[in-house]
Amino acid sequence: MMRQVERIKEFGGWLERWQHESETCHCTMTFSVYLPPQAATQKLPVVFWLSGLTCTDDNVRVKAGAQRYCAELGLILVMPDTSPRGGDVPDVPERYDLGQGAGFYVNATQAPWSTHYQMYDYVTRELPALVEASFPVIPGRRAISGHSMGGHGALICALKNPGMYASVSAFAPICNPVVSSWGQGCFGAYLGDDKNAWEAWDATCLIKVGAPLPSALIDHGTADEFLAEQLFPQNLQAACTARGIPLTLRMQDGYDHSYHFIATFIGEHLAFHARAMAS
Ligand SMILES: N[C@@H](CCC(=O)N[C@@H](CSC=O)C(=O)NCC(=O)O)C(=O)O
Repeated sequence: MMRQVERIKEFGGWLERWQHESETCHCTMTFSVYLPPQAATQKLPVVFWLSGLTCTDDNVRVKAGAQRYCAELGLILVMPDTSPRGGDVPDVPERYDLGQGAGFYVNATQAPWSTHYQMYDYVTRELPALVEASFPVIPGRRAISGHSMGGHGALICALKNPGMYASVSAFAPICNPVVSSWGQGCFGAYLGDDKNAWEAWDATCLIKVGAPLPSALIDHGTADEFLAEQLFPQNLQAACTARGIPLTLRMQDGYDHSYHFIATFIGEHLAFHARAMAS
């Protein structure tokens, strides 16, 4: 059963926030959805947005400026939280990059995380089914995008589910988490010490073993403070080149890691998805 907890009119459509008891994460989950004006009279394609470390569903909806473009393009935008939440959910309050706010879009296998931290199944199974049952979406017409940890999430969701998404895009994704300290910290905790098991959750590793990539657009900022230490776009590019997989990876001059960067290019990403889902 879903509960609507907020409804705000924006660009002729509605920005809504919903809560539900998640069978996958075993806690109350919150997500936001933007329904453009066209949703009042017709079914529409849907874009799933996965946010980064420290975010809730709120960051993208107040900072990215996506809703104006969704209203123009006739796209529904779904914005889940980045982790399970609540008093019963394990957390490391002194860490921003582990625990609540840092679900990393994997299915944890290790105690104490595995009961609730099933974000991959949540965003690829439970949430899409809920969205298709509850909102005027065209069944199966979906795309996925995200930022940083959420860019990694968008890439692995697309790579691990051939045919599920018409297109994937990402802003400053963590392209090779097994070699980044953010990825290593979360994968070690959630997935355990066997690094071979981590590779099933890493976009670059998945490309190397032949996972198919749908139409893909990636932007990184050249002034991103996390570029060298955490993101490794060159590894993803090299893996795609070795496999002959087309990838549009743009290095945007002077942009940082923030939502200012995302707001600058979100219109191009949404138009890219609208085109992919129209064909
Ligand atoms: N040093 C920061 C780190 C957190 C941060 O930069 N989070 C980014 C995503 S980074 C990768 O997933 C973010 O989106 N933050 C929220 C925002 O609204 O900008 C810290 O101290 O928190």
